[in-house]
Amino acid sequence: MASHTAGQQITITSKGRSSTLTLTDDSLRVQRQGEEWQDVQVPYRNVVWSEYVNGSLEISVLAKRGTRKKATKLVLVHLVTEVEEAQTEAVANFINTLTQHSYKGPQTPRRVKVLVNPHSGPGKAVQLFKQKVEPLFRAARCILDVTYTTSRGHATEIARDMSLDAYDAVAVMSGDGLVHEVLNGFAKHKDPMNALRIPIAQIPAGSGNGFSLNLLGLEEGADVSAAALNVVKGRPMKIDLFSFTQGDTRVLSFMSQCVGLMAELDIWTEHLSRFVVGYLTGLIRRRACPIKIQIKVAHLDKNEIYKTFKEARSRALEASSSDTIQPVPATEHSLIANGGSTVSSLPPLKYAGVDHEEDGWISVDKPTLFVYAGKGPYVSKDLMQFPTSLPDDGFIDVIVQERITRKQLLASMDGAVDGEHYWHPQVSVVPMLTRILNSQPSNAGTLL
Ligand SMILES: Nc1ncnc2c1ncn2[C@@H]1O[C@H](COP(=O)(O)OP(=O)(O)OP(=O)(O)O)[C@@H](O)[C@H]1O
Repeated sequence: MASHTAGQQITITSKGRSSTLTLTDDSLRVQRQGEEWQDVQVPYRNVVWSEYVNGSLEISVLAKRGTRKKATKLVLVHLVTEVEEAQTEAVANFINTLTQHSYKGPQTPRRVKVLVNPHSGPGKAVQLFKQKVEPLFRAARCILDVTYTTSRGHATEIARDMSLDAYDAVAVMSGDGLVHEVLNGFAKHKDPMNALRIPIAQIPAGSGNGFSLNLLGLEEGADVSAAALNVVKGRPMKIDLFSFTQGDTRVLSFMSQCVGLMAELDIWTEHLSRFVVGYLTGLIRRRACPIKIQIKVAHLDKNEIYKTFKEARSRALEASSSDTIQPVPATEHSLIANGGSTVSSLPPLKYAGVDHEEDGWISVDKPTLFVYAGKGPYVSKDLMQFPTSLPDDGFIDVIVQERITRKQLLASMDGAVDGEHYWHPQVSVVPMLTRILNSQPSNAGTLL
């Protein structure tokens, strides 16, 4: 039975129970009688789907239960109610307006290739996928193609052979290792540059999940439901990749590369606090790594770098709230003619194999504890190693850590959890171009 429709509010009564739906400036509120979720209010971004068909109104939202810290995980809630004939038009109009707010345009279900690594991190990926992620994808009417990876390299093969027209996104339910595999699979694709244009989103199931933290922040980046919502509604963004060779093998990397102490730290502390234990052990050993490196610094002034970062961040926030989704522009230089059709190839390594100083390149020949290069602020939740890193400025933020005293080393990482170490006088986390000319055989690189 219709009771009233007042602008952005509608009340529907069905089987003696009423539901009132309200559109506020930035959220949808649903108040219902006799239901478990009696009063739900979510930002429009968290409206997964809304639809009115065959006399039934269906809205799926991601809502938070309670306000206590432990109770703030997002939960998928379905709001379903029958609508009587007399209200048909009012409900259809309401849903139309809601869709405009929540999707900023038509609701278009995405075609998603999903890769789930059953063995990533604590081993809960399959369970979480079935309980939280798949229901959300289904609610958003996504067209799914799910593969549970069976071995190391499986995701690389799938990405290498992927049909590029078949998917709008690849969702990687795993840690950073599987994202790395997908990227390197795309690099081996017969049309690599176009393969690399397919958006990749991580759903955090690994131990570090740095990529997800960098995309969505500390809270949402650790929440599988928020990350799944990003697959459903996120906007594609460009991220720089870097590339190097190991022997004859060319590798793409998307987050961080390290030689020396930090590389060992990752091995030692795989299942502990990734950072603290390993760093302290390395600090006691203070072993210099044999490395020959040349760098070309882009910016040195920390205040300037920070200002550039803040400006880029506010531009990105503004763009993300705008109504249009900008397509990722074609990378023209990578396109080559091939028998009448156009395919792409990876661009050649730009700074490979040069071993002399020229055009601003300088050699670092002091004993070096580690070289740590990265894209994106977080390496893991307890280490914001590159706090002013920008996703697509064409540079890698690099720390070349000389062999200073243990006391200085300890001080230089003070505040690294939230990036405060950036301001320490001993620390220079600066954007630069880097070429590692050689290092120990175990982690030899030719170029970043
Ligand atoms: N079925 C499988 N059995 C064994 N290894 C697998 C399987 N599927 C994928 N892998 C491998 O597991 C590796 C590690 O996985 P992943 O990075 O996802 O988790 P993690 O190491 O726990 O997370 P993080 O990298 O965030 O710390 C991947 O590089 C991949 O090659």
